[in-house]
Amino acid sequence: MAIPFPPLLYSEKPPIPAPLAPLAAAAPPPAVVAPPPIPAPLAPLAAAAPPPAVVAPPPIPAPLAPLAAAAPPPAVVAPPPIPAPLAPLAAAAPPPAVVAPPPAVVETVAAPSQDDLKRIAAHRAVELVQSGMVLGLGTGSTAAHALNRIGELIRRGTLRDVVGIPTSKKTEAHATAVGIPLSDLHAHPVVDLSIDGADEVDPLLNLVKGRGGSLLREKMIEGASRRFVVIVDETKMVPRLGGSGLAVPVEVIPFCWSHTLGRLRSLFDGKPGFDARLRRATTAGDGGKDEPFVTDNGNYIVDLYFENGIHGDLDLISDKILRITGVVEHGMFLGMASSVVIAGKDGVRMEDKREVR
Ligand SMILES: O=C[C@H](O)[C@H](O)[C@H](O)COP(=O)(O)O
Repeated sequence: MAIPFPPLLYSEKPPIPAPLAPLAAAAPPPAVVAPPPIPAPLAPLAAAAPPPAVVAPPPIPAPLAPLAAAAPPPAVVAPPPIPAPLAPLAAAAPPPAVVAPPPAVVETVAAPSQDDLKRIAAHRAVELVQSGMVLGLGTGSTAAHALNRIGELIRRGTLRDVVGIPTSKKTEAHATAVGIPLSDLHAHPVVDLSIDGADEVDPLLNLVKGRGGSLLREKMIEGASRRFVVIVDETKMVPRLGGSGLAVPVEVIPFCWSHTLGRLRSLFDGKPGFDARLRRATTAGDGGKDEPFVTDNGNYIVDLYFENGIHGDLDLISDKILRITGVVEHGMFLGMASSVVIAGKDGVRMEDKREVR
């Protein structure tokens, strides 16, 4: 059932309820925990990021400065480093002390915009984050709200010892900017919780993802997650995948891409309204040239379009696409989502995966 948000709505710092006030007064000031040592594969990133051994929190970018100024001065607690051989064990261990985040209540939203709804869904999902967790950090405009909220809770000291695994270079930069310590699947092969947006969600919680081009890393990290929570505004709900008429992306290697495109096209030959096109993008510099869109992995994207969605057995169609040599991955995420948080004009609700797909 949907939980209506107006007129209750949100306050960035909800008042501490009276029974908790003495506790709050006695509680130590929020601590900021230095991020864990960055594993070797991330060393190049570490060079760009704030030095991990430094006990002070990472520098707050200009747009976040007012937030940081409002936050209490952080006390600094450096956790004992986890010896390398124990890192996988640490990943599997239950999360340490849990500090419940404050209620995810935001500002008053009289007539919520689509972006308000994305933020409301994101904040609801971040309520599931607990200290000590390994997090999969999604990509896109909805996931960006989750990153901001996680960063805010870390700065307040409400969340401690979390590490995030970013699903794109953009998310890596964003997470660094808001102070989320980063890791990867080498150091943390099991992810406790991933939170990410989606382009489409069908009634069985199958997804289309990758209209931002990040499907491959998203599928790797979200597929390694104990729990994968999808956050959407209600416009993303469709009766069947491909039903929005927008792209169902397929990542392909650049070598002979038009041959791969032709083979993808032949899979859906004769389907009325079907089309397949190489995704193109206008480059920022150099007079804005129109070129193939290149993913974080150096690949291209072929977008598939279906007039009335994808009909047939999705698992079978997925297999057929993946069997084409030259295809790296596609953007249908079948049976992967544990839950979807849907924010709409009437409120926010969470749906859990049903066992039968
Ligand atoms: O590649 C992009 C990702 O799959 C995004 O999660 C997806 O496109 C949804 O993005 P947004 O939240 O911006 O609609």
